[in-house]
Amino acid sequence: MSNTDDYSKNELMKFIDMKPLDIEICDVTLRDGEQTPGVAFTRDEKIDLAMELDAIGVEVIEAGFPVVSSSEKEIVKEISNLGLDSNICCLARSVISDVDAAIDCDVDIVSIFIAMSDLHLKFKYHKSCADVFSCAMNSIEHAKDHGLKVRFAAEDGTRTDVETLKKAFIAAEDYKVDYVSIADTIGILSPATTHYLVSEIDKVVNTPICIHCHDDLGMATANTLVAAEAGAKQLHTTVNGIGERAGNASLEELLVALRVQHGIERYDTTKLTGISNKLQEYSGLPIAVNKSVVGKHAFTHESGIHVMAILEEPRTYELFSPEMVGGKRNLIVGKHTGKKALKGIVKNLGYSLDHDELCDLILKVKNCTEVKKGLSRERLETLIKTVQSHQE
Ligand SMILES: CC(=O)SCCNC(=O)CCNC(=O)[C@H](O)C(C)(C)COP(=O)(O)OP(=O)(O)OC[C@H]1O[C@@H](n2cnc3c(N)ncnc32)[C@H](O)[C@@H]1OP(=O)(O)O
Ligand SMILES: O=C(O)CCC(=O)C(=O)O
Repeated sequence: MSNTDDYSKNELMKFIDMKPLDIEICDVTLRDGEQTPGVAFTRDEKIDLAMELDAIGVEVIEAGFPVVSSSEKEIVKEISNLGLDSNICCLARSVISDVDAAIDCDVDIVSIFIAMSDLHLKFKYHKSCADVFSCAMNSIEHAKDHGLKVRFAAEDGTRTDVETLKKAFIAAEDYKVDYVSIADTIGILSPATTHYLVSEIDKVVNTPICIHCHDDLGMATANTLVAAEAGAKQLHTTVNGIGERAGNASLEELLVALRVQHGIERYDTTKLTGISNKLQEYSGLPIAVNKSVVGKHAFTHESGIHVMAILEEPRTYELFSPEMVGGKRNLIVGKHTGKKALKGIVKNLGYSLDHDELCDLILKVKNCTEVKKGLSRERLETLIKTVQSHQE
């Protein structure tokens, strides 16, 4: 675990009137994450990711959608029986046979979903809202009769009439559902509308609320955090934010945001870079260098003014330390390097240059990085030796 000096807390939070968050994470990498076009994890990869998520301290792992295939069903069952601390969940349509598959898998929680938006009723189910709702309630009743915890998930919930959504969740409470889920299936929410919707649902239900955000507008993590601030309990994430289309709220971003904004330190964030690397390998999907938290550039610095300050105190230009997320700092030399930064970097490499040598070196660095991208450590060392021999 990292220590608490590893990051700057957002001190502005003290001006915001808010109760401490009561949240849990449900990571859906193995289900919605695997719905990323072209992605299919092997059994070993799924088990490894489940164990990593458990080690991070994620409370719920959505292990899959058993009716997708017989091997999917076997893997969900195997994950359920690994003896992890995390509760294991799986997805089911509002269909009795899907719930039976979940029961066979020994999961703790089944997420039974149905869409009640006009678009989905008209163009997907060709049924009335009352009809699909009754399928959902039958399935919920069946799951509860078999001792499962149930999440009732409103697919396309953010394009569903708010009064319909409220009524459905209130009615579901009569069936003793354990969670109600607002799914932003097509990623239409903004922080303001997330706050509104979660608050409205929170006014009428006593059941814990889940939020499942997609990233079509690049706001999935922000919306998930706002949902928690508005009263949502279960926050859905995926590693590296993978998932349908633009993906889901990212686990690494959310866990670090919960720490920086709300002081929630119980998750082992030091494992985030490791799980991100594994996910890239298993999914075949490399992340962008500037990806928050786990991207190659998350702790890479070139600008002279930044590097000179970082050499003295990294928190000047880093919100949190690389160690906190299992990453590494990288100070590079390039077009934007200044003398103070260069002096520090050269010293870190074990060389000592006098003032003239340093001035000579900075000129050479600027000359050869004007149109090139950065300078390798080997090339820098060659230049250092050149300026040293010139001075001799
Ligand atoms: C927002 C989400 O992420 S939803 C989850 C999306 N994930 C997936 O689709 C996982 C991959 N899917 C699959 O492997 C397959 O589509 C399966 C196994 C789920 C179903 O396969 P099939 O039996 O061949 O059905 P098919 O895909 O053709 O059609 C889906 C059927 O499920 C119905 N359905 C869809 N969602 C629901 C629901 N929540 N509750 C009840 N029925 C539903 C559809 O209306 C359709 O019914 P129909 O056959 O009567 O028209
Ligand atoms: O709300 C949920 O638990 C899942 C729904 C989902 O995957 C979606 O609508 O994108």
